Order: sequence, then structure tokens, then C-alpha cells
Amino acid sequence: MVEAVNKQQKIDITNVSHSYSLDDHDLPVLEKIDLTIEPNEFVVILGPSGCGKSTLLRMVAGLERPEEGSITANGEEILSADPSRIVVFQDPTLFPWLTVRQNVELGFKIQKKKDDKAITDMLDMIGLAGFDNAYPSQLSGGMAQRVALARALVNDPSVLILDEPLGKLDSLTRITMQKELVNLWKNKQFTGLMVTHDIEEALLLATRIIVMKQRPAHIIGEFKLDMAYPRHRDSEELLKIRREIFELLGHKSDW
Ligand SMILES: Nc1ncnc2c1ncn2[C@@H]1O[C@H](COP(=O)(O)OP(=O)(O)OP(=O)(O)O)[C@@H](O)[C@H]1O
Repeated sequence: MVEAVNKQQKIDITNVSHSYSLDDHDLPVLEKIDLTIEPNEFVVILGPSGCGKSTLLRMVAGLERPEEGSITANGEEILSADPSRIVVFQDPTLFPWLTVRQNVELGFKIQKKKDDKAITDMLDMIGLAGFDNAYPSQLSGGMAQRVALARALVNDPSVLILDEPLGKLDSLTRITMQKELVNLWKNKQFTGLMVTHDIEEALLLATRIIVMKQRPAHIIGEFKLDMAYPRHRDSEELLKIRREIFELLGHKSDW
């Protein structure tokens, strides 16, 4: 097993505001976001489309800097991307000319310490044993996203940043992948930071749900979920939180 890059990271987002320039005006996107993510939490951010969730994730990943405020990992400002914090996007972005194994190997190439056994174990864990030599064009959408997850996880990142990773999958594959994500999180012990539009997905996965509203995006609610996994989507506890989130977002839960 490859040593973790930095197994425990506490992420502090402090007073973060950000705007983009759009044509001749400023578009405020984030306003005074304060959020602390403790090691090994699985935090899911929910909010309306376009409110700024991905912008916030990109900042935690070090792909963008906030205009105001700071984001730190264990007290150190995040200034650039780092292999200890890896992002998985909605599109798996695999290289079509490389096999499954070669795509997963790229995870190691960031750090130059390839480990064949770790790749085999990872492919096994993620349900792709026997597909080492398949090319992306020979995979289903769910399988391709599993490869992207395997590529992210072979490095044992401290923080796995998931930007709508299951958004393009059909609902049945999505349910399977939700269970797999929970199992991976338990096994690999990373801190999860995920964005989704799907309230049910957030309820099934998160240890904490953050609800944002636009515009500019600000945090309007937070729910701690102490229930064990696997969770039952029809449990009273989850249904209650679901209703509260719908109301917070200005909807009735029956529509
Ligand atoms: N590079 C950019 N330049 C200008 N505007 C941008 C840029 N990136 C994002 N935006 C704008 O910032 C706002 C927030 O975008 P962002 O992608 O963070 O939202 P989101 O909540 O993740 O959306 P969705 O849920 O639809 O993916 C949007 O209005 C978007 O148009």
C-alpha cells in the first residue's frame, strides 16, 4: 500500500468572497463563506444550479484563488493544486488511447511512484477486475467514472473533491455508485467534499450537508447526519431532513 500523501487535513474556508468579470460588470458569486471541514468528514454541498458550488470546490482544490478571504489546509494557505487534494469531475476525462490500467497509472505519475499491486487492488475494490486492458470506448458511463475514481484514489489523497461525479449516470447505476462511494470512503479514509444537485444522494452519503443559496452564494443551512450506513432512503430521520432542506430552498417536498 502506498503511503498517504498527508492523511489528515483540516480545511478552513474563512470569509471567502469572489466575483467574476462578465462583459462590463462584476458578477458576485460567493459571499462571506465560512466553513470548516474536519478530517474524515464527508461534506456534501447542495444548492441551486449556478450558485457557485463548483467555484468553491475549485478553490479548495487550489485551481483558483479567492478574491477575498482564505482557504487553508492544516493552517497553510492553499495556493495551488496538490496531489493530496484530488478532484473528480462529472466527466471522467479518461485518455481514450490508454487502457483502464494505464489511465489509473496516471494517478501515480503525478508522484512518480507507480505501484502495480495498488492498481490491481484498486481496480478490484472498484469492481473493475478483469478490465485492465479495456479502452475507455469499451466501458459504460458508470465503469468510466469508476476508472476516474480509481485514478484519483491510488494516490491515497487526503481530500477527495467530487464535483457532481455521478451526475451523468442513469439512476440505477447512480444508486450502485453511491454505495461504492461510501465503501471507498470507509476503506480509504479520505475526507470527502462533494457537490450534488440530488438531495437524496446528499442524504445517503453525507456526514454533513451544507445548503447554499444564490446570488451571491452564501450558506443558509447545515445538517449533521449521524446515522450509520447503509442508510434507508425512507427512514423517518432522512425524510425529516429532506423536508427541511426542501423548505430551506423554497420548495414543498411534494414537488
Ligand atoms: N471562469 C468564469 N468566468 C466568469 N463567470 C464564471 C466563471 N466560472 C463560473 N462563472 C459563473 O459563476 C457562477 C457560479 O458558477 P459555478 O459553476 O461555480 O456554479 P455551480 O453552483 O457549481 O453550478 P452548477 O450546479 O450548475 O454546476 C455562474 O453564474 C457562472 O456563470
